[in-house]
Amino acid sequence: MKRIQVRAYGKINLCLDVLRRLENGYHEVEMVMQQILLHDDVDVKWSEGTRQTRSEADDAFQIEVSTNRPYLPRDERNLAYKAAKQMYLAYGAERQGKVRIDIKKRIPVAAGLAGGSCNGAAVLHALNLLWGLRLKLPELCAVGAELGSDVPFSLMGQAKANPELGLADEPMASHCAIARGTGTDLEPIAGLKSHLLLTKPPMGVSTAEVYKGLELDSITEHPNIAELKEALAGKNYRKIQKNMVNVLENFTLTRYPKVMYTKNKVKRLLGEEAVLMSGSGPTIFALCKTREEAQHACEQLKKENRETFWTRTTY
Ligand SMILES: C[C@](O)(CO)[C@H](O)COP(=O)(O)OP(=O)(O)OC[C@H]1O[C@@H](n2ccc(N)nc2=O)[C@H](O)[C@@H]1O
Ligand SMILES: Nc1ncnc2c1ncn2[C@@H]1O[C@H](COP(=O)(O)OP(=O)(O)OP(=O)(O)O)[C@@H](O)[C@H]1O
Repeated sequence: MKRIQVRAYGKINLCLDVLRRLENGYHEVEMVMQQILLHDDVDVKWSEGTRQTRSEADDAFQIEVSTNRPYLPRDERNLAYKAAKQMYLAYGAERQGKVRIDIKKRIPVAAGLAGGSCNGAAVLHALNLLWGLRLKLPELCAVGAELGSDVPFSLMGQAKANPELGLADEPMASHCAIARGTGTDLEPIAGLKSHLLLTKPPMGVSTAEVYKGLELDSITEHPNIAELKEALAGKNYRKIQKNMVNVLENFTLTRYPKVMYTKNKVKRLLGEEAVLMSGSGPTIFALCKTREEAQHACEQLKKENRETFWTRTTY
């Protein structure tokens, strides 16, 4: 039996713009994704099986998933399961044996923090290593893009932050990226060094519902991605904050008043500028100047939202 543990980090979107609706129902986006230290632990074991007869071949490759969240599916609906299946189909033909995946979750579920995507990405990295495939990031990202729009970014961030994967020096490995297309065309850029407060109101939000419900014509404020990229490289916090715009707020904050309430509450605690919803929500994050500031706000907000965390970006 071979085994590896991958730290599956979450992400925040420092900005998110939707450019247009595509014919397949997806949306062309332009956004900056930043990896955060809050992570799940994904433990992957591979037990090689013995050669079976042709009639037994259907059962010759098995996947088992467990998590510490009893309400999460453990079958093919789990992104970690899907990732193992996808890797088997792409690169595992003829392999016989069992993939056992144990996930210790800390990242809130359906929160806009790529909690599922990063579990899927971790399994792709793990099997790449356990099967000795030696795939580079672009090849892994091609498999990841089939699983979900946030998976390729999770792969590049994990490559940087899990040096034992042996991919940290690849050009695509990065804690931060501009994502274009449907979110899978990635350009590594200089990231943000900041303490963070994260707070998730007690509901899950469906990404599909948010994109579908967004009225593109009524959006008035857009981020300037080029300016944000420059500001990140120059550590110009004023310009970073100015471009912290997420157009998906137009839907989620109106549809879910509790998310609007939470955003306003965080602003009152930590100031107007550096507060934003991540992804399709409902998690609200704020940049904090110090760890103490993030910790203090966390204590206050935990009374209202149980899933409140202080953390920082990875860098
Ligand atoms: C909101 C973000 O998390 C920001 O990083 C991503 O854009 C969404 O990433 P994700 O949850 O991995 O998304 P997927 O699992 O690929 O898609 C979920 C659903 O979101 C919608 N979707 C997603 C990405 C995209 N560019 N346009 C879309 O319209 C589609 O309806 C899709 O069925
Ligand atoms: N391993 C997993 N961890 C968390 N959720 C999972 C997992 N596998 C499947 N899911 C399902 O995926 C759905 C979305 O959860 P997830 O945590 O990925 O959302 P999210 O943080 O909004 O992700 P994103 O930011 O990529 O849109 C949930 O309904 C959950 O049941």
